[in-house]
Amino acid sequence: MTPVAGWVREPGPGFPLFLNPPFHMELQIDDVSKTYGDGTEAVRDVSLTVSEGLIGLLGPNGAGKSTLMRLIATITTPTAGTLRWNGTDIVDRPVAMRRTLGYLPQDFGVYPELTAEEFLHYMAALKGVPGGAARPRIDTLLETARLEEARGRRLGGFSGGMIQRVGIACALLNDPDLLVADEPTVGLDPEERARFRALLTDLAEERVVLLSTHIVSDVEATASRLAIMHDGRLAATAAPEALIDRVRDRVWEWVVGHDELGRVRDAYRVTKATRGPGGVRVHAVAEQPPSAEATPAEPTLEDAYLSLLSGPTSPR
Ligand SMILES: Nc1ncnc2c1ncn2[C@@H]1O[C@H](COP(=O)(O)OP(=O)(O)OP(=O)(O)O)[C@@H](O)[C@H]1O
Repeated sequence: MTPVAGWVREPGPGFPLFLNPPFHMELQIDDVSKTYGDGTEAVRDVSLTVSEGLIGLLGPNGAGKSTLMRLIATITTPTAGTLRWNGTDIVDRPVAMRRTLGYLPQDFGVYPELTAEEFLHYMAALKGVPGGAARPRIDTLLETARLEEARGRRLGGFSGGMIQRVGIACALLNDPDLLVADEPTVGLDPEERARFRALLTDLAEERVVLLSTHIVSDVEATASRLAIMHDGRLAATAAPEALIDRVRDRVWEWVVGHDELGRVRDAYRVTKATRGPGGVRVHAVAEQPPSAEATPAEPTLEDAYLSLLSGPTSPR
């Protein structure tokens, strides 16, 4: 399901032949806001177009990521703005989105008494996947999610990472064009996190994947594009490299005394502090060299992200 822009034109004698219908996958979010009944403005005036690859929705807790994902998944409606899937308004016609959506919610739960295989069959039945098609599909998905060996075990004994992989298999039952995963790496150990990232990267070769997280390392090597959310708004949308370029020449490293670290953290946007025998090596973003000993350092996505969240660069 590689996106193809527009018509494919076959040259030939006589009239040109148009072979393929227009085919694309595009989620278009225009000026969307969501205010909850209690007055909380969770999403404010967000515009974003998502059309290919793995898109990382990065933001701190409470930034509005889950709300935006619930809007996309059509389980809540916006108070303003429009969301369209391939041109169809998904608020007016949610079925168009639901048919082609795979959604792994933050609070994905399973029935602990069922085995992985039984659970997927149960969910396939709920999703209306015909019985004959369900078996081979579930076999493939157990393999995709690397759960073949655990297929006959009860979910109650699964690790957090395995449960999340069951969640992804479940979200893929209808072979979605858009896969939305809301903070799926929360609570996973580093190995499971890396495994999960690799799975999502593979899946993004054939469909659009939208992954929300508050952890920069989840998306720095996997996402082709990042949307940074803060306080309900989109603070930036860009490729990770472009975001890093924004802080180039504003990242410094220098060594401070152990007792100075608190003051330095208050004054500068410190993204890394490594303790050593001679003091603490500080890595920070600042408009000007923070000290005579400071040397320019290679910027990271973490630098760019924290810089975006905390406004103008220091001294603060
Ligand atoms: N149903 C609700 N009613 C009222 N306020 C809500 C509701 N759901 C979320 N909120 C509030 O909306 C804001 C955004 O929450 P949301 O869950 O969308 O953010 P998030 O970026 O996903 O954060 P988290 O990772 O903590 O879930 C927060 O202030 C949250 O408390």
